[in-house]
Amino acid sequence: MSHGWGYGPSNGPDKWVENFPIADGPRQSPVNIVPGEAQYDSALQALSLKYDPSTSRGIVNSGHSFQVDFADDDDSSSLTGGPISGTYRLRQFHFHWGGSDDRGSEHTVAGTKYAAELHLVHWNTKYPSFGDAASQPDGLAVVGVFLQVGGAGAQLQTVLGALDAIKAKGQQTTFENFDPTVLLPGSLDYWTYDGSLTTPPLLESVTWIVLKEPISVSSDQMSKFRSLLFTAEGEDASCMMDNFRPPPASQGSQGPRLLP
Ligand SMILES: COc1ccc(C[C@H]2SC(=S)NC2=O)c(OC)c1
Ligand SMILES: [Zn+2]
Repeated sequence: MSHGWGYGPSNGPDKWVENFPIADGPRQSPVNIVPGEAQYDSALQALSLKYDPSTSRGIVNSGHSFQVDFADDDDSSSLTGGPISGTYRLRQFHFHWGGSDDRGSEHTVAGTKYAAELHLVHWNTKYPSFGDAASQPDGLAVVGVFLQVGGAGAQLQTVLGALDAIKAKGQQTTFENFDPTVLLPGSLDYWTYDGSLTTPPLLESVTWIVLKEPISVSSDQMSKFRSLLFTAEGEDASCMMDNFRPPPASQGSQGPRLLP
C-alpha cells in the first residue's frame, strides 16, 4: 500500500522531507510575512489579472484539496505585471483550510493565521506546458488570498454549492462560466517573494504574490469546506481539514518585498 503524503500524524508536513528532501531547501513555502520587515521595491508593477469565465472547466476533489481547473491553451485567463515579467496563464485554483476557524492559512502575517487561503496557480508561457514550467525557478506564479471569518462571502457560495457533488477523493463535476475575479478583494496590493509549491513535490518554482487584503468567509461556509473527504468512496471516511503546511519555525533571511 503506497504510503502517500498527506496531512496526518504519520504522513504530514513534518514527514515530507523523508521522500522530498527539498522540503529543507532554501526557498520553501509558506513563510511568515512580517510587514514591518518587508522591503519597499519601487520597481514592482501593479498586478494585472485578466480572467475569462469561459475558460473554467471543472471542479475536482484531489484528495488533498478541491480545485477548479481552467483551459490554458491560450492567454484568455492570465496574469501580467506585478513582480513577474511576461505572461502567466491561469491553470487552477484551490484552497487550504483548518479544522477550526482559528487556523487554516499556509502563509501567516506577523504570526496571524487566517481560516483559509486561496491559491490561484499560473504558469509562465515562456515554457511549453504547465508540467515543464513547474520545474523551473521562474515557472509558476501563485496568487494567495487570505480568507478571514466574518460575514459570508457571497461569491464563495457559487464554489461551495458545487462541493456536494465532489465529496469524496477523485469525484469531479463540470464547473463552467466561473470568473475567479469575484474571489479577489478590493485591493490588489501584495507582498512577493520567491518560494515553492506548498505540497510535494515542493518544487522551488513559485513566485509568490500574497494579497494584503483578505476576503470574507462565514463560519458556516468554513463548515462547508470541512464537509469534504480526504478519502475515496468505500474507504473509512476522513474529513478534509487542516490541509495546510505551516511556515517554518525559524524564518529564512529572504523575507517578502512590498508592492509600492
Ligand atoms: C506540479 O505539481 C504540483 C503539485 C501540487 C500542486 C498544488 C500545491 S502547490 C500549492 S502553491 N498549493 C498546493 O496545494 C501544484 O500546484 C502548482 C503543482
Ligand atoms: Zn495551495
